[in-house]
Amino acid sequence: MNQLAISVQDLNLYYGDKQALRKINMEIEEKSVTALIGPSGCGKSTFLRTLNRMNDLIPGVRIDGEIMIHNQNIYDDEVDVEMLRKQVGMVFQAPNPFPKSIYDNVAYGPRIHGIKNKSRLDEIVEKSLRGAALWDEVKDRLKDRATGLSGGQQQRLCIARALAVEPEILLMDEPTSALDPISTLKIEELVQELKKNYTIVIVTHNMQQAARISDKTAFFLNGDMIEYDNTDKLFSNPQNKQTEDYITGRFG
Ligand SMILES: Nc1ncnc2c1ncn2[C@@H]1O[C@H](COP(=O)(O)OP(=O)(O)OP(=O)(O)O)[C@@H](O)[C@H]1O
Repeated sequence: MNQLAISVQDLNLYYGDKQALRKINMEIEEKSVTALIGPSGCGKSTFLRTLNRMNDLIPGVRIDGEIMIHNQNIYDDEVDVEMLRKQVGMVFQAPNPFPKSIYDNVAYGPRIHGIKNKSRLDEIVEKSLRGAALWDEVKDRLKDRATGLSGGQQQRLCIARALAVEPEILLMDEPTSALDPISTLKIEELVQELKKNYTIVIVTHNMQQAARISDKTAFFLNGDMIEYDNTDKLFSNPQNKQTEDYITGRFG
């Protein structure tokens, strides 16, 4: 078994009075892909956002339990949330490049973290774009506006932007739901490539996608994590009736 990247213990989350996650326990290995599946509103995105404290930004959210990353509970008071988000990067559903050049999108994070040297930034931009399988398509137009790229290219640019600050963990919230099938396939191939170096947690509505790209899958329902297992096993031989009903299309 690989080292653990993330260990979640008895995690509860409330939006005001409403409990959205109930006693979640989950261990995620380094350099693996974990898919979060379940019907709309079951808490997948909420859970994903707990892993880099993105829910902190939402008023009225209350969280208890622990999420350990490198032997540190990320909810401890002394945790530097900016550093946490550098370590645990995020890619969103709709590609959201900044209205800046391709180069400046990727250099944005490193610049914020104090890197000013032009040749160092050039190196990071190239490495990140290569890492996101986009370099060959954009190397001759790095000064062009990012918003001129296709949707699939924009999403790979957002992945490059996340890679540029050298995270260990990448969170992806339905990263292909706004993309056409070919762009989707490229991102799926990219995820397979990225897991050699990163731990990836991905929310997907698409069960075939979860089956294709993940090592482990967690099935959520109404704020509970119903089943969490090797992807092959969860899809071929689910232990829970609700998981079975969901993956066979009986609800959701
Ligand atoms: N900012 C918020 N304030 C209050 N309630 C929220 C907020 N965000 C989500 N919720 C509620 O928490 C529950 C879980 O939502 P969440 O978005 O995590 O589900 P999901 O499984 O990701 O759904 P989807 O697949 O539709 O994105 C839902 O009942 C939702 O209405």
